[in-house]
Amino acid sequence: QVCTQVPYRCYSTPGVGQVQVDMNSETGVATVRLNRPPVNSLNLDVLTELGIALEKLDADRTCRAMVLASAVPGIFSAGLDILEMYQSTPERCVAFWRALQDAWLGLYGSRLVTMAAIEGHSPAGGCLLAMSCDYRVMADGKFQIGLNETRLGIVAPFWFEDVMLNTIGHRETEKALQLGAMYSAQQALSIGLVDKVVPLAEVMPTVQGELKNWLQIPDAARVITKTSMRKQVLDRLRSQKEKDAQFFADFIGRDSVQRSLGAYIASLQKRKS
Ligand SMILES: CCCC/C=C/CC(=O)SCCNC(=O)CCNC(=O)[C@H](O)C(C)(C)COP(=O)(O)OP(=O)(O)OC[C@H]1O[C@@H](n2cnc3c(N)ncnc32)[C@H](O)[C@@H]1OP(=O)(O)O
Repeated sequence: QVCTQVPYRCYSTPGVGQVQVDMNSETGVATVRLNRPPVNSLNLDVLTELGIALEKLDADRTCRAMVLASAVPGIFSAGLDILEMYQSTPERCVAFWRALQDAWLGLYGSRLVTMAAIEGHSPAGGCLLAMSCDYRVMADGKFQIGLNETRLGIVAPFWFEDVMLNTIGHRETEKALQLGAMYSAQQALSIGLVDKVVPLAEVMPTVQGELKNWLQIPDAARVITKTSMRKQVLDRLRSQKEKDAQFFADFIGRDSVQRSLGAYIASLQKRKS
């Protein structure tokens, strides 16, 4: 049972929040679990909750590390909620995009050691969240990870691209983004998209073991290094947040993009029948 006794502290009501945060004040490690069945798609509410959770953890001086995981078996996150982008209003699109920008700035710019425990599928926005952590452990088997935007007839924003470039380099990013490639865990490991692949049951223990290494490093030196490595990419979005949000709303509102999204939603539903 999570969050019922000392040393755990919760920032959300267990089993209720769509973003559950368990803070272990003895180890200084927080576990943040996405909890929006069936697939943890990221809508305005979840992104807002995630942004707030990250902000609180960053401000908590007892917290040194954060594990990003899922409370939904078989899924890390299905990425952005497509229904936020399909037949929405420009105002809602802008609000949705701002929530995504803020959650991402909080995660990529976090002073904490951040690790993704990828225990399920992780397409698109799910892949972005995982890539934005300092370290990724993925479950071996049938799960896939990647930025598949082009397959939906949409384009990964420049900051998704920047994060991928920083993770796997130019050539692999160029192929991955144009093809909207989805990788198995082993393929992801071979291009450096994840750092370790282990059986599903070993994902969390492996993350905990790796954290021990990272937490041996003095925080101040590690944070200065992380900030220096990520500043350029963070500043690029910070300097054009409103322009980026407006671009998203305009792009998503195009008839051709709406038609592609409609067809993609239909294909997801057809897969089941
Ligand atoms: C400038 C524009 C830039 C915009 C950037 C966008 C980035 C993004 O994140 S776009 C989102 C891309 N995501 C995907 O393509 C994922 C699509 N989903 C899947 O491939 C599969 O659902 C899965 C592999 C993640 C899981 O498969 P599983 O068999 O377990 O579940 P399903 O039966 O397919 O799905 C259950 C249910 O959930 C709906 N759904 C799935 N993904 C999404 C989503 N991203 N948003 C909203 N809804 C989603 C799916 O349609 C099913 O709904 P119904 O039960 O009502 O049929």
